[in-house]
Amino acid sequence: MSLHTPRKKPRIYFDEDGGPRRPHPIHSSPLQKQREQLPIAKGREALVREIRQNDVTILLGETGSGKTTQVPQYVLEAGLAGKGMIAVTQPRRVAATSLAARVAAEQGVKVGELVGYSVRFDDTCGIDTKIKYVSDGMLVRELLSDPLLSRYSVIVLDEAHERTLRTDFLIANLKTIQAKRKETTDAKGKGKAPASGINPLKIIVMSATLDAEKFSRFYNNAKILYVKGRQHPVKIFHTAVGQTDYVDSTLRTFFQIHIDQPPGDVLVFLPGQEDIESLEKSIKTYARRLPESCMNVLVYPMYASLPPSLQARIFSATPSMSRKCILATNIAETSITIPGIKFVIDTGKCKEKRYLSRDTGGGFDTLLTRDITKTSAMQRAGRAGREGPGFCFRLYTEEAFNGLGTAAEPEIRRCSLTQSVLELKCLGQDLETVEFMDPPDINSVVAALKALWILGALDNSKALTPIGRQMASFPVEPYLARIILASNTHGCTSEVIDIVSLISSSSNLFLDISDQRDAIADARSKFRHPSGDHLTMLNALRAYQEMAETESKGSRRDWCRQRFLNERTFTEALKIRDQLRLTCQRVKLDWKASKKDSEESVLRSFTTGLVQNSALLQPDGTYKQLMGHSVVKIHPGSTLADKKVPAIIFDELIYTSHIYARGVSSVPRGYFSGATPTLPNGS
Ligand SMILES: Nc1ncnc2c1ncn2[C@@H]1O[C@H](COP(=O)(O)OP(=O)(O)OP(=O)(O)O)[C@@H](O)[C@H]1O
Repeated sequence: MSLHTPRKKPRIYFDEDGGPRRPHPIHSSPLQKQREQLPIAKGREALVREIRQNDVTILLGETGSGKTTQVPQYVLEAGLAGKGMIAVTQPRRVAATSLAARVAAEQGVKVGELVGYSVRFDDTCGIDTKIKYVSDGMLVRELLSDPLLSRYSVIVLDEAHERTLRTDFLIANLKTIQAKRKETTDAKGKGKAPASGINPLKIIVMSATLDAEKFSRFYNNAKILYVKGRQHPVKIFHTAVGQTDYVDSTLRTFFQIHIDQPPGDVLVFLPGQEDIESLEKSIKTYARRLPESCMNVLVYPMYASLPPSLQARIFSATPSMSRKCILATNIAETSITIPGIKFVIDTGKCKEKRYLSRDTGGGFDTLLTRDITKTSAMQRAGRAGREGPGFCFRLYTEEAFNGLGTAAEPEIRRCSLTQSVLELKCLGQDLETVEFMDPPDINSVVAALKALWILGALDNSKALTPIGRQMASFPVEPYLARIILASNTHGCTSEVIDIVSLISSSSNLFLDISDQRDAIADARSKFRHPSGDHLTMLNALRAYQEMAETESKGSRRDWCRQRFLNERTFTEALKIRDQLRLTCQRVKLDWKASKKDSEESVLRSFTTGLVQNSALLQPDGTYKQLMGHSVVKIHPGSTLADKKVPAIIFDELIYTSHIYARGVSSVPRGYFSGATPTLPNGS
């Protein structure tokens, strides 16, 4: 297909939708004035009064009305938090970090002082912090060491409509924590907060798109409040006819905006990384062909596995005579304000994670592209119109919008529950007995119990073992925590922590470019380990650290580029390693334990954690799961691709054209014996 400018492509026509049209002036006044002009500011007094009077408040308000940034400040400024802290949970780390920056600026402080954030492997909060934006996962972790969350007086569950597994976990636990703290208070002070001890807890649930009645019922008919109005109008357009190729339609719509519309940045919602990368290339190619009189186009990708430092680029100011085009997954759908965004293009698609259980031939997460829900469509449109009037171009018809489902199925109904079961066990609870808003599927609960039992975290009577408790201390997935604990027995914790840190980074260390695989194999031959990817990773890290001791920043980058390695993975992994070493110290594990000839010890440690992620070579040359029914292939990007070895262990299975094992090592079959516990007869 020859390339031609999008101008020559047929235009896409959009129907204008109803919706608020009221023009609103853009204010360039200081932050305080902006605060006062937010729709929520008009209701401030009433809001504070209601929060003061109620244990639980459900707050609904349009996107951009000021809930996330203002409510915590109102609570603080009205003294409702007393001596305690205010936690504001966010389903995504990028939201927690960017909101803390904004609210700190509004308070005139630095992040980490009065206002801070805490996300996995990055905690900025200090002794003065009163407002803490925290990822829902981090608050769950805090629960493990402080089961009454005693340092918080107010917990705000923001974007509760997303119904992530962690948010549902918190929704359920906060209800019991609140009741327990009330009991303590009543007992000590007959209804009044005691001078010392734990204060009562206030819960605020917030969203723009929430089934408020359902939340209210769950929290014993909690009060529902509505914030009226939005700051700036967003004009919504739907395509006149349905689109078959959303990537191509996005390309054309972007250039229609770029050529026809005044300055203003564009935020595009796409389902996943592959589409983002292909569109990034096309937009850059077409942009080069535009006349010089056109503005520059700056394209920024935005997806979960992009390192945080690259994600942060989307918040940078757009230079003059340029237009920022952010290509994002639903990671940018809720909570955040990206300065400069005037136009949103919504493809109407997203990827949904769903766990396919071992019993049905899976044992892995699938990521399938599907239509978004009405809730998502509204959140996406809400990313425009935050600093001035905005526009949202939906690449689907109004009829298609009307046919969308209302809200996505909660994660608790579709994701692996292994980590949650472990966390609940640490709190002395069972998933089967906790009162969730939507109970999990019993098969998923059984699968999680089984996985934990195999890892040795639970005993034959489903009780938490000392190993299980230690596993929960590590801020990594249970199987990785198990590998670290096993390394203690094998005396190679130092090596294992290095590898686990690399696996836990947000991006893959090994860049995989399908048409350059020979060149890649050649470039990596110096540190390639015959046993496979885990020890190759370790060799790569050691080589990198040795080189980095003497080389400049530029040379380090070149060194990584020549070897098709992701330098950011190294830098991130080194930070994660520090955290894991600290955790080891806390649970009295010697992280310095190291072996000169560590191959067998490392692989035995990994086998202990990965026994459920293993496959045996079959006579026909395929690999079949040891625990499960699937036939898997070694991923072409692996150092073991095309190799036939008797048995493999792997970090994950991914499903594309086949079921591929990624992060693979070859191990002797004998390593599996004794790696699993045995059930007593009849269990
Ligand atoms: N980083 C920022 N830069 C510029 N303006 C911002 C920023 N963060 C917030 N704002 C302003 O504050 C307004 C309110 O933001 P806030 O996140 O509190 O709204 P919200 O009601 O929680 O929205 P949502 O439901 O979409 O999360 C935004 O519409 C925008 O005008």
